[in-house]
Amino acid sequence: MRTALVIGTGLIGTSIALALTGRGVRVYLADQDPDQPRTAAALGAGTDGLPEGPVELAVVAVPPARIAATLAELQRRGAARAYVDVGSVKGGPARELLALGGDPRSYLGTHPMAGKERSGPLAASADLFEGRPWVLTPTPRTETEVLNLALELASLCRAVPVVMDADAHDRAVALVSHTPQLVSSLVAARLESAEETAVRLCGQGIRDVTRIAASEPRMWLDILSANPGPVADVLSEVAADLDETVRALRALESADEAKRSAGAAGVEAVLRRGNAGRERVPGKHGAAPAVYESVAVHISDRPGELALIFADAGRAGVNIEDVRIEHATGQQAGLVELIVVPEAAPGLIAALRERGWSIRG
Ligand SMILES: NC(=O)c1ccc[n+]([C@@H]2O[C@H](COP(=O)([O-])OP(=O)(O)OC[C@H]3O[C@@H](n4cnc5c(N)ncnc54)[C@H](O)[C@@H]3O)[C@@H](O)[C@H]2O)c1
Ligand SMILES: O=C(O)C(=O)C[C@]1(C(=O)O)C=C[C@@H](O)C=C1
Repeated sequence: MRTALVIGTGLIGTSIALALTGRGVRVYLADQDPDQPRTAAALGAGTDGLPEGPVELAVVAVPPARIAATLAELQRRGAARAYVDVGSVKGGPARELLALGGDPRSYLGTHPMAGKERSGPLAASADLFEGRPWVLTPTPRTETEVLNLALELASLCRAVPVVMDADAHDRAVALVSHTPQLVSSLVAARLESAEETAVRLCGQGIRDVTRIAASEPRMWLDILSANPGPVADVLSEVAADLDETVRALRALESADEAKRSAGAAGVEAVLRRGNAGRERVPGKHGAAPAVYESVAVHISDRPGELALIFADAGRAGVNIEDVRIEHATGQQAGLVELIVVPEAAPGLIAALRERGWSIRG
């Protein structure tokens, strides 16, 4: 990739621009607030202002409610060969873009799973995405070149591409990002009118749990407004657990020995379930499992070919951890290596063969 345009030069846009500029890409910076790209340019993220002609990749890093309109406008102007956004919610903005008459072939919805509780270009860093998952949500209409540019973007930012269906992504982030944000805010909100004598005692535990409660409310209202159903589903499960935990604690106050021991069992159960859940949180992506398997599929150089493979892998219920693409120069064919956990490989091979793909080896 030689040229890129970043629209929305806040925390995420500027971090992407810094990474791309650092790897030799010529990056142009734009934002509705002229101070932001000026600051980003001063940090070394690229050139403040629009390019004269189309760039290879336009990266839209504006709040979720503004994504579809910004993309549609860029596409209408022919600003780039390919367009991606990096918003925290994927299903709604993609549907909105279609409703606005946008072109689904040159667009790919993406989401880097890294961020901070701070906003704006001054919080940005070039290494923000290193080793972190970067979700790509291609559809059968996504052109191969567009997908390749998005893969190159993730790779230039040293992130690990993960291919998912947009709505499945939204359900997943409701669990691992959006509900945790609300729970952190709810815990921190208890401190708002707490006695100073209590607040003075804050230790590392509450600091860990409430770091993200410092996040920008307008941005999060935007994110939650774009994914309310899945977040409400997870939060109502948390609410049921909370009710049960309150009951267990009340039982612990009882004079009755049997009730106290039932209460202790209830409290212990929730703490143990917490241990089990916490154990499943990976370190930086790629730390576990240590070994992956590669499934190599022959592809022809037709538009949408890669997206079709990803869709077929998705239908087989297989999570693609990484992708490598080899294109033989001058040939109309190539090889795509899908990197998956070892248990998933046999099922993936069978499902792809059934759908007519040719597998190497
Ligand atoms: N903050 C995170 O942790 C995080 C992580 C991954 C993805 N995201 C997503 O990245 C996107 C940007 O988030 P951020 O944290 O960088 O926010 P930010 O507030 O730091 O930056 C957003 C920028 O977009 C600009 N903007 C708003 N509307 C615009 C428009 N219509 N046209 C041009 N510029 C516009 C704002 O002026 C601001 O500079 C959001 O979609 C968010 O969901 C955020
Ligand atoms: O680390 C943080 O501060 C974040 O909140 C980052 C985080 C997350 O939940 O992990 C927040 C929202 C984004 O869409 C992606 C990443």
